[in-house]
Amino acid sequence: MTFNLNPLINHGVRKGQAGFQGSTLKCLCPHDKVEVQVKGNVAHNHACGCTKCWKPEGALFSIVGVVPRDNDAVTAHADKLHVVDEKATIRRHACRECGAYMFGRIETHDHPFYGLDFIHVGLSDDQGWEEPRFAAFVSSVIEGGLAAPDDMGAIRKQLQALGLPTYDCLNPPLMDAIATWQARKKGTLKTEG
Ligand SMILES: N[C@@H](CCC(=O)N[C@@H](CSCO)C(=O)NCC(=O)O)C(=O)O
Ligand SMILES: [Zn+2]
Ligand SMILES: [Zn+2]
Repeated sequence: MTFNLNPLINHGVRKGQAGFQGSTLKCLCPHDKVEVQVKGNVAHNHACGCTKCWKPEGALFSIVGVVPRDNDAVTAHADKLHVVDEKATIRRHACRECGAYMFGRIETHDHPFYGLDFIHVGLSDDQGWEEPRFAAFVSSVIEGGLAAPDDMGAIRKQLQALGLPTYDCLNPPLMDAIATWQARKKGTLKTEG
């Protein structure tokens, strides 16, 4: 059985283009689209199975990455945006009409990822974006009611065959960055040697 992971990766992972300068994200409304202009490329792009990230209809995973918060701006129909869950760390701004999540912002200064916005490059027509490089929160597709526990082996295999290592949290570089931030805050950061 082949799973609908996400339309962006179902038929292979397309590599990004070096020097890609960013593009415009557009919501899925047939007209009066919400538009978000993004300067520069996305970073840490990944497939996310978590219950909070936006997934296209029928897909098991979101494709989500980050940009510095000053690099994205709503340029059309901002009035259609609302925050999906005010209590979530990532305040995801979605189009009220079509449901697409246009950007997610961390407003808590005291957070390891403060300063970054979460975006979905699948909402852009352009193809130069950094490719997804890993799959995070894979087990969450069970929590979200999207997959049966018995399907997880096959789902992980399909992701790995695409070259995406699978994790049930973020990938090691991001987990290390979070732990480093925590250690610095607690005063326990150990330096080399
Ligand atoms: N089991 C939970 C975990 C969700 C989770 O922690 N998601 C991460 C990554 S989202 C992008 O990769 C997170 O930082 N969430 C904070 C937030 O969503 O506000 C689940 O699946 O819901
Ligand atoms: Zn819309
Ligand atoms: Zn997520």
